[in-house]
Amino acid sequence: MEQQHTADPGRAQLSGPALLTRLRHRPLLIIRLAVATLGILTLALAWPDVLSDLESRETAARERLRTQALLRARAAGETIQATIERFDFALKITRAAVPDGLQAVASHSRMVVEALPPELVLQQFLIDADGYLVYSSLGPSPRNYLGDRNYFRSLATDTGDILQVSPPVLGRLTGKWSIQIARAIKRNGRFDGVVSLAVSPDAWTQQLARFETAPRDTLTLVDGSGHVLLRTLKGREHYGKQAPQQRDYILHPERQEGDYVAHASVDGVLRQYAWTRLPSGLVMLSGIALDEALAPVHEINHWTLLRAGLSSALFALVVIILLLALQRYEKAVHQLGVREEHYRGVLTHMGEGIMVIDRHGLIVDTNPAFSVITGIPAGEARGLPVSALEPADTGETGLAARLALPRPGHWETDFPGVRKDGQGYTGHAMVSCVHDAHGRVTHRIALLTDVTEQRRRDSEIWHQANFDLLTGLPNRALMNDRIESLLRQARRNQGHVTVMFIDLDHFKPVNDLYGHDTGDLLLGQVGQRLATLFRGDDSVARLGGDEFIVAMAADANPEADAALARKVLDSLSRPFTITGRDLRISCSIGIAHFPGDGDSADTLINRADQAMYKAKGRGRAGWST
Ligand SMILES: Nc1nc2c(ncn2[C@@H]2O[C@H](COP(=O)(O)OP(=O)(O)OP(=O)(O)O)[C@@H](O)[C@H]2O)c(=O)[nH]1
Repeated sequence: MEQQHTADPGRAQLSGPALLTRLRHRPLLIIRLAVATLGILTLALAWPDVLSDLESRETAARERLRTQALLRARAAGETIQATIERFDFALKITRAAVPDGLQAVASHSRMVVEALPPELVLQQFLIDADGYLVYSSLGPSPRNYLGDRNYFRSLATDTGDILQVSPPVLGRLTGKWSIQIARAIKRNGRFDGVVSLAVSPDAWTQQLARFETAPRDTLTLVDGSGHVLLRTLKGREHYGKQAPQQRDYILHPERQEGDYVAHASVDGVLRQYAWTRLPSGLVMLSGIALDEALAPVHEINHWTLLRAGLSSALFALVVIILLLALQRYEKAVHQLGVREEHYRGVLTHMGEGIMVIDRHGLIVDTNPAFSVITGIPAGEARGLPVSALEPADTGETGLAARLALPRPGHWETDFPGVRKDGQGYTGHAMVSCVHDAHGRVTHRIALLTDVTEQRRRDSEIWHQANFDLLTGLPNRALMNDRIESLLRQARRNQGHVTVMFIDLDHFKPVNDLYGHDTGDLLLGQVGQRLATLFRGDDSVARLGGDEFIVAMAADANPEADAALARKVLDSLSRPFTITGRDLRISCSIGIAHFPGDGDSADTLINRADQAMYKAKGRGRAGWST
């Protein structure tokens, strides 16, 4: 069953648009720009998220620290307040005994002091309205003047009944730091002295030590003006000192709690502070050193940043490698494009036509020279069978028939071509096979040339080399070939070959009497007459001058020789009409045979020549062997 095939359209076309040349310009540049832009955009979009994560992590941590500082301030404040209330209770007990005299005061004082933690309370004492010390739980003491103390002055001028807790002072006699917790004594509503407890700030600070804090966190008790009463970290260095900046708890006495972040003026440490105001009017400050507290968060952020940085660097590296690879690819495409242009130029401008044929014998691609040779435009050629290039009756000598044979490798042939306009030409095709990876022939490429003129010239040269111009008969060279061919055949068939050497008699006088042109015409007519005298298989040649040779496969016997000679003698003895004049001539014939007289063309011709001379010697117009 005849199968219908169509040419494969997927192949690159010899005459089609230059794909690589077009590819090497815009698209690759756009891809590179897109990759670079995408890379930058990705980083630009990712980094704000990373930074926002870092920030929100730190913000959350700071918020936790703020809450932690506030809770700690509240808890510490409650502890301190509870102790102050115990101190106040002790003061009130002792003060109640004042109207009963110093004996009663001493008795009450001993009782209440013993009830208080001994490490906390340094002494309980009484100051009279003039500011002189009148009683001390430590025992008899010199008449010491304490009326210049701030707490004394403050209580002396106060009309109410307030609990005075003063910042630590260094004792004049004891040389110890003490906090005075005092109340005024009133008699008939008038100021009548002060009852006070001297408390060790160092010991009191120990109450704060139980709140677990980091080494540089602080718990500080200040009065409403910011003077330091207690401090967990190097408290002694700060006793009585006032906060250098105006804090909220100083500026806004109506506020109960608050927080702020500040560098501590004393040690320069940045802390998250929270404060709470105690019922006694004191303020408990809790400070958390930010660098320590935020260290874990900073570490997490540091690693996050490092990871993001490394990822970005890796990503950038990949993008750069991709861009470099694209650049190299672009360069390669550019070079291929240049090469493509070069080869396309070669294919376009080469004189030989190119025809790519698929395995079904259909033309799938051609170059411009193909169209010049065949007259078939490239668009029409695609899909045509190769037989369309030849006349319909070409048969087995045609290119299509030869391509149909399974012939591997490289081969070439002439073929009879016909152009689109019907004009014939001689084509030459050099055919090569294209194989796939499995060695199967997928296509064949034929290089086509129009060899019409070349073959005509070859034929002319061959004719000139092998034929006699004057008579049109084969010359000696061709005759030699033909005799050799007859000899080969005779050797195969045990046959015979007869060679006749014919020389005109007295030809010279023809030239001399009638001229050389007449002699030429006579030689021409002799040749024609000899050519028609013999069969197509026999060969007649002119050796030169007035000498002719006839060679044929024939029996070697005297009767046959005589018959042949007679045929020639009779034929040439008839008059030749040349330029209106009848000329008569005779000839002498020498005959040689294969195998009897020789087994080569030269030997047989020489032997026939010798025989011809024998005939001349016998008086001419005869023959001899
Ligand atoms: N017109 C013409 N004459 C030629 C040509 N070639 C040779 N001849 C002449 O042919 C003659 C041949 O002479 P010969 O064969 O030697 O002598 P002949 O006169 O034929 O005498 P015999 O052969 O002895 O019978 C010479 O005079 C040549 O000059 C040719 O091409 N044209």
